[in-house]
Amino acid sequence: MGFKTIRIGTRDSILATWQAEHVAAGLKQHGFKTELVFIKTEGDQVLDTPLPLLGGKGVFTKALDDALLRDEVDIAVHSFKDIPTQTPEGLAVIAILEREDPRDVLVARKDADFLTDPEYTATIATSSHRRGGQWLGQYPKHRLTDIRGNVHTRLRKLNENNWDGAIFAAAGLKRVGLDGNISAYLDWMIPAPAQGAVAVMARDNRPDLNRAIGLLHHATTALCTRVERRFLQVLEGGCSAPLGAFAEMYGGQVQFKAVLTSLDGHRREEIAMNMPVEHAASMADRAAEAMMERDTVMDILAEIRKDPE
Ligand SMILES: NCc1[nH]cc(CCC(=O)O)c1CC(=O)O
Repeated sequence: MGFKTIRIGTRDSILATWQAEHVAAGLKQHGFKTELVFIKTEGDQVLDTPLPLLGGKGVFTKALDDALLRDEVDIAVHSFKDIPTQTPEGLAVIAILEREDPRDVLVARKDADFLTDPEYTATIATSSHRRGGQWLGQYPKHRLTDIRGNVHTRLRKLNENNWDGAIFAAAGLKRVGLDGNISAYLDWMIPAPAQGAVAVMARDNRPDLNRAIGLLHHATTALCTRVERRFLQVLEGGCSAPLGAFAEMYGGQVQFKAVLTSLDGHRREEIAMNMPVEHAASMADRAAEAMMERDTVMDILAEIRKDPE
């Protein structure tokens, strides 16, 4: 197809590198040559600030967006959940790869008995408002503490500090072979929109690339993550909102569920909706509108906007 080497932009964390190499391996199977170009983002460089305070949107993607726009790379590989719902001018998501396990998991430093002891005040490390809000809803006596950094850094910090556990994405641990650390799968916790999926971005004027990269596209993952991200966008969540959204395909139906909590976990609003796959396009809007009809939802959203900390 007359391609030169496809330059793949990626962050340099072990997880990001795994994801970029995964894309490279897929392209190689179709006869393409690739090279990885490592780029540091604000999210990698500033490690002492909780993510929600780093300006939130795009901290892991902006430097890669700029590299695409300057034509220093042909594509950029991201965890889809790190990509803001508003795509920058001139760029497009051109493929979404098959989703890995979407669940959140607990890595406990000691044995995880404390989960069943209602009197024990555990300290759980997470900087995610979504994880924190849902966790405190389930375990109101626990305390949260901030933790930042890539998967390896966070596991190290958990071991160095006197915390009881930390919450991770199963997908991140599985991809880098660290899933042996998992103490519990949090089936009750609703994941971040697009958690576990990898997305490829490119400039939007590269139809040649669209065809090549499109070979890696996974239609069901794309459909489900579109519903989740649209829901996030309508609720104007941004990546730091205490909002979970998850869709899966089951027997021709899209099964969707979402949750919004207050930061302290005291208030929690859930929605669940099933629709035939033909109607998936309108599903997120309907679910979001139904949520916004509830006073509690509007109260929680107002509180978050006023006080993003
Ligand atoms: N917030 C950073 C981030 N972005 C994507 C993943 C995990 C992989 C994925 O969700 O695809 C992680 C780490 C985590 O949440 O533990």
